[in-house]
Amino acid sequence: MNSFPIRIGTRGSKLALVQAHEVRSRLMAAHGFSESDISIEVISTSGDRIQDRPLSEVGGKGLFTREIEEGLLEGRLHMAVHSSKDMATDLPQGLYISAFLPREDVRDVFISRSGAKLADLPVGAVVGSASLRRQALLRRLRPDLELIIFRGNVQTRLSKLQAGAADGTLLALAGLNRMNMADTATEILDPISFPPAPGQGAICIESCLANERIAELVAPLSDPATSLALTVERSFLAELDGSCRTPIAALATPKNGKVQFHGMILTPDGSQMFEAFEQADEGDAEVLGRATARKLLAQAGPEFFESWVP
Ligand SMILES: NCc1[nH]cc(CCC(=O)O)c1CC(=O)O
Repeated sequence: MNSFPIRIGTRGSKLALVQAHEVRSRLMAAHGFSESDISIEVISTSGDRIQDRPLSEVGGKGLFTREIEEGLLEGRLHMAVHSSKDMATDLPQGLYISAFLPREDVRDVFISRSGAKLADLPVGAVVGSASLRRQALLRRLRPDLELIIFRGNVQTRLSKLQAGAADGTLLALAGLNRMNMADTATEILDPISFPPAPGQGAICIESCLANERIAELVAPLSDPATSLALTVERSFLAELDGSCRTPIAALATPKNGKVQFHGMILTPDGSQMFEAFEQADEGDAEVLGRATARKLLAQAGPEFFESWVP
């Protein structure tokens, strides 16, 4: 049987590679595989190639996964390693998330060239981010700042910052931790006033529903608390029909058989924000996400999304 090596598909950024190597290490530890049993295949995606426009204009999250998912469906890849926050809620037919790894730090960090914290940046300073969520949250905290689009992988964004394209930027602490670059951060942002994207900090493995062998191999890597949190956050996102046009923040925290949830939606300019803090039994994770979404939609009213969709 042509079952080795197991082929893991990943994007080629440094963060993506670190994550794929983490999955390989965990598979080796769980099953006694050697390095040569698992190959890491770098796949270039449309999302990686289009750098100059906001994601919302070019087709959203699916762009970073399309070519990798084709590889899974065609059997060239056995599993794909992703950042959960980059994953759409509806996956192509035949694919599913077979494991969520233990979650890293969920928080965002602010990084400034001068070392000034967000609150201490001079009036009118320039901050680069491509994330609508980060832009909207920033506008609430610092309406005076000038926001510019900062795309590309973590290294690209940090070099743009160093080159003076902006005075500051925002990144996920999880990615910096994984690359041993946490000392780059100027300030860790409070997750109540600056909540993360749904799925932030959680690596996931995507594979074919039909491939039971892969399901068995990845099962020991799955972290129940992370899966629970991600069920809430992703059902919240799905109910909101979240695209990259909608600033959405979500953080679920499992605790003693319950799960606490903070969900938020904003207008891109940050002028309107609706949030809820809810709790449910862990068996009701999916309902919690969906019910919180409907509650916020009801508060926001029917024009909330329509009013600013181009
Ligand atoms: N969109 C890029 C992306 N996808 C996941 C992470 C961080 C790692 C994670 O959330 O697990 C990042 C970079 C960033 O936002 O700083």
